[in-house]
Amino acid sequence: MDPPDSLPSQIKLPSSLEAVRIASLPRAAYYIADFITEEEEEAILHKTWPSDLVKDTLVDARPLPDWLEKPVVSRLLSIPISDAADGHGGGDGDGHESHIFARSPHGRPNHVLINEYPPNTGIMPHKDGAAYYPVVCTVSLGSSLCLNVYKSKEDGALDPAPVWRILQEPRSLLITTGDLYSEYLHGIEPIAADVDLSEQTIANWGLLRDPSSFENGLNQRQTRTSLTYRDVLKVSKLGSKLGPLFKRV
Ligand SMILES: O=C(O)CCC(=O)C(=O)O
Ligand SMILES: [Fe+2]
Repeated sequence: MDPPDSLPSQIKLPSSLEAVRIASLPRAAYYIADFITEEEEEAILHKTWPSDLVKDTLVDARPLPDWLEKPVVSRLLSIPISDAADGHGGGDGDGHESHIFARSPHGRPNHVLINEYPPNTGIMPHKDGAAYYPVVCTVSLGSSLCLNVYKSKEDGALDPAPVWRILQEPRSLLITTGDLYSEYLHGIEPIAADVDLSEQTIANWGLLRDPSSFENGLNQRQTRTSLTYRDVLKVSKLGSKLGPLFKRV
């Protein structure tokens, strides 16, 4: 883990994840608007741009390459779940673990999925499935867009109207866990602009870096790249299973 003094001065991490919990969502989801700096964003995008090889790609090298490990993983693991964390290890069932991956099989994310979303590109509503420890950390780069959360109707069919929308700004970190991960589906609409954005319609409105930039309720999309960090038990078998699950729309 990086020493605390390695944090860039522009970055003010919350004292705990509880301080940035999206209160209107089922437990639990967290949103940190300023998780990486513009320089760090540039550096990561620079790594992904020149090579089509790393687009929409699962990176499961262990250890992760430096540009994916730093600063994201060390920064992520430096944030306790709650302010009550006492460092006595292991947790006591009240969420007092030292960090969000403290109980995962490897104690940290061990692979990263890189997805690129030009305007009009999305991902169909889906659940991420049982191959992963149920914590998903998504760093957004380049542009904002909405992640929609859906529920199944009683007959099992998808209710096409999202129950919630989470707006993800560039350089933000979104963490989803628990019921939100296991009971609901998530997806991104293949549209050119997110509309009707407001405090009433966006679950994490109060945690946004700059809600005023969406005050007309509009987010004209540009290309957004996401890095999705997870801990998967059997890394090597996953690649072949991803195809049908991750069809773009
Ligand atoms: O890019 C995103 O924010 C979501 C991607 C996603 O849902 C997934 O890879 O499972
Ligand atoms: Fe997903």
